[in-house]
Amino acid sequence: MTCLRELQGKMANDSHFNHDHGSRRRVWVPGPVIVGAGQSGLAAAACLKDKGVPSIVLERSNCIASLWQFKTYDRLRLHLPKKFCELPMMPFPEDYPMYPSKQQFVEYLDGYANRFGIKPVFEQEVESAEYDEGVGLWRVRSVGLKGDEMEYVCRWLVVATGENAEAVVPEIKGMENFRGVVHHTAEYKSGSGLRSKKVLVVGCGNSGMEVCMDLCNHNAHPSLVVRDSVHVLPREVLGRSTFGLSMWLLKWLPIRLVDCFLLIMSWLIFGNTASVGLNRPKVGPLELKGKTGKTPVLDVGTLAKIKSGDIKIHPSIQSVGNHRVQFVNGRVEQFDAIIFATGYKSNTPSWLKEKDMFSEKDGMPRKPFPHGWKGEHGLYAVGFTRRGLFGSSMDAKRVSEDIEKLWKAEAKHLSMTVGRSFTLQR
Ligand SMILES: Cc1cc2nc3c(=O)[nH]c(=O)nc-3n(C[C@H](O)[C@H](O)[C@H](O)COP(=O)(O)OP(=O)(O)OC[C@H]3O[C@@H](n4cnc5c(N)ncnc54)[C@H](O)[C@@H]3O)c2cc1C
Ligand SMILES: NC(=O)C1=CN([C@@H]2O[C@H](COP(=O)(O)OP(=O)(O)OC[C@H]3O[C@@H](n4cnc5c(N)ncnc54)[C@H](OP(=O)(O)O)[C@@H]3O)[C@@H](O)[C@H]2O)C=CC1
Ligand SMILES: O=C(O)C(=O)Cc1c[nH]c2ccccc12
Repeated sequence: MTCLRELQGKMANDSHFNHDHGSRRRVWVPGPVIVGAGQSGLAAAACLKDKGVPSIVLERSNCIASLWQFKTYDRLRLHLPKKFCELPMMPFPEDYPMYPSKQQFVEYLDGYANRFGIKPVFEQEVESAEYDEGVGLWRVRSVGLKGDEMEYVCRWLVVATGENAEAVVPEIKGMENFRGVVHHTAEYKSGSGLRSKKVLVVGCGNSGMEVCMDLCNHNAHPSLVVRDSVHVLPREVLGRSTFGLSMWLLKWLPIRLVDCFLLIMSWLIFGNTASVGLNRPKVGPLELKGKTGKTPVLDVGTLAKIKSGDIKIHPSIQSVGNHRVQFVNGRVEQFDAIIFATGYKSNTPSWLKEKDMFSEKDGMPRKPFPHGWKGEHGLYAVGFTRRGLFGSSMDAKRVSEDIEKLWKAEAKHLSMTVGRSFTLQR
C-alpha cells in the first residue's frame, strides 16, 4: 500500500516516471486495466463503471467486438435465445428476434458501449503484462499500429482476450502442396465465391456444420471431416429452445437425466445420427460441455443435408496433395477448397507473464468453473468459462464486485490519510 501511494505521488510529480528507459510512454491507471473489447471486456467495464470504478480498456483491433465484426461468416446468428446472451444491466431490444443476427448483436454491443460510456483505446495490442513484486503493481505493455509503445501501470488487471483469440489450424501432411483455396472459418464470409466447387470442411463443431449449410445454399458441394464423435441436437424441442428447456429442467433434474431427455428428443427428431457417420460421444451433451467445454452442435438444417447426401462425411485426413486429399480409410478425393473449422484458442501464453492462474498449455484459467475468474495480486479473468456470453456476464459481475470492495477500501484509506494530514497541518 505504501509503495503504491509513493509510486502514485512520484508518478504525478516526476516527469521521469512518464517514460521508461526507451521511448515507451508510461501511464498510471488508478482503476483496472481491461485487455480486450469483446463482450467480456465491455461487460467488465460497464459493471465497474456502475460501481463507480473507472477502468481503461485496451483493444488490439480498431473497434469493439472484433471477433463478431471481422472473424465470423455472414449468416451467423446467436444460437442461444437472446435472454441467455445479454450483457449485465441491458437486455436486448424487445423487437429483436429470439436469435439475433450478427449485425443486430454488434449493434446491441455498440449501444451497450455507448450507454455505459465505454471508450476503449483501440489499436493497442498488449504484448506483455507482468506483476512487479517490487512496487506491487501490474505493468501492461502495448504497441500501437505505428509502433508507438505504451506502459500502463495499474493495481488490477482484467484479462478479457477470450477463448477465441487465435484460429487453430492443424498441421497436415502435404498441406503445402494443395493448390486450391484454403481458409479458416475466421476468414470465411459466405459460399458465394465457391459455387459448384468441391469444398472440404475440416471439423464438425457449430462452425463446420454451419459453413457446410452455407455452402449448400450457394450450390457448392461440401464434404465434412468428422474425426471423432459429435452431439448434434435440434435447436428447438417441443416448440421451445433446447438450451432454454435444458436450463429449466436442470433446476429439478440431475444433468444425466436432462442429457437422457435431450438424447431421446434428438433420436425422435433425427433418428440415429451414427447411421450417417455422426457417432455420439459416450458422455451426454451437457455433461460433456461442463467437463470439457465441447459445445454440442445446435442443428440449423445441416443434418438433413447430410442425410440427403448433399454433404458427404469423411474420417480424418491422412495427407494432402495438389488438389487431392487422402483420408485415413484410404479413400482419395479431389477438392477445390479446404476450410478449416478447427476452432480457436486463447492467446494469453504469448503475453501474460504469469504462471499460477493461467495455464501455459491452453491459455485458460487452471481452476475449474466457477472459480477461474480470480487470481493473485489483482489479476482477474472474464470470458474463460466455456459457457458463452452467459459465462462472460457472470464473470463480469463477480470481478466488478470484488474490485469494488478493494477500490472502496483504498478510497477510504486514502481519505483517512488525507484527513489526518490535514488535521496535523492545521
Ligand atoms: C462464431 C462464434 C459464434 C458464437 N456464438 C455464440 C452464441 O450464439 N452464444 C454464446 O453464448 N456464445 C457464442 N460464442 C461464444 C462467444 O461469442 C464468445 O465466447 C465471445 O465472443 C466471447 O467474447 P469475449 O469478449 O470473451 O472474446 P472476444 O469476442 O474474442 O473478444 C476479445 C477481444 O480481445 C482482443 N484481444 C485479444 N488479444 C489481445 C491483445 N493481446 N491485446 C489487446 N486486445 C486483444 C480481441 O481483438 C477481441 O476484440 C460464439 C463464438 C464464435 C467464435
Ligand atoms: N452462434 C452460432 O451459431 C455459432 C457458435 N459457435 C461457437 O463458437 C465456438 C467455436 O466453434 P467452432 O469454430 O466450431 O470450434 P470448436 O472448437 O467448437 O470445434 C472444432 C472442431 O474441429 C475439430 N477438429 C479440430 N482439429 C481437427 C483435425 N485436425 N481434424 C479434424 N477435425 C478437427 C474438433 O474435433 P474434436 O471434437 O474431435 O476435437 C471439433 O469438431 C464454439 O463455442 C461454438 O459453439 C460457432 C459457430 C456458430
Ligand atoms: O456457443 C457457445 O459456445 C456456448 O458456449 C454457449 C453454450 C453454453 N452452454 C451450452 C450448451 C449447449 C449449447 C451451447 C452452449
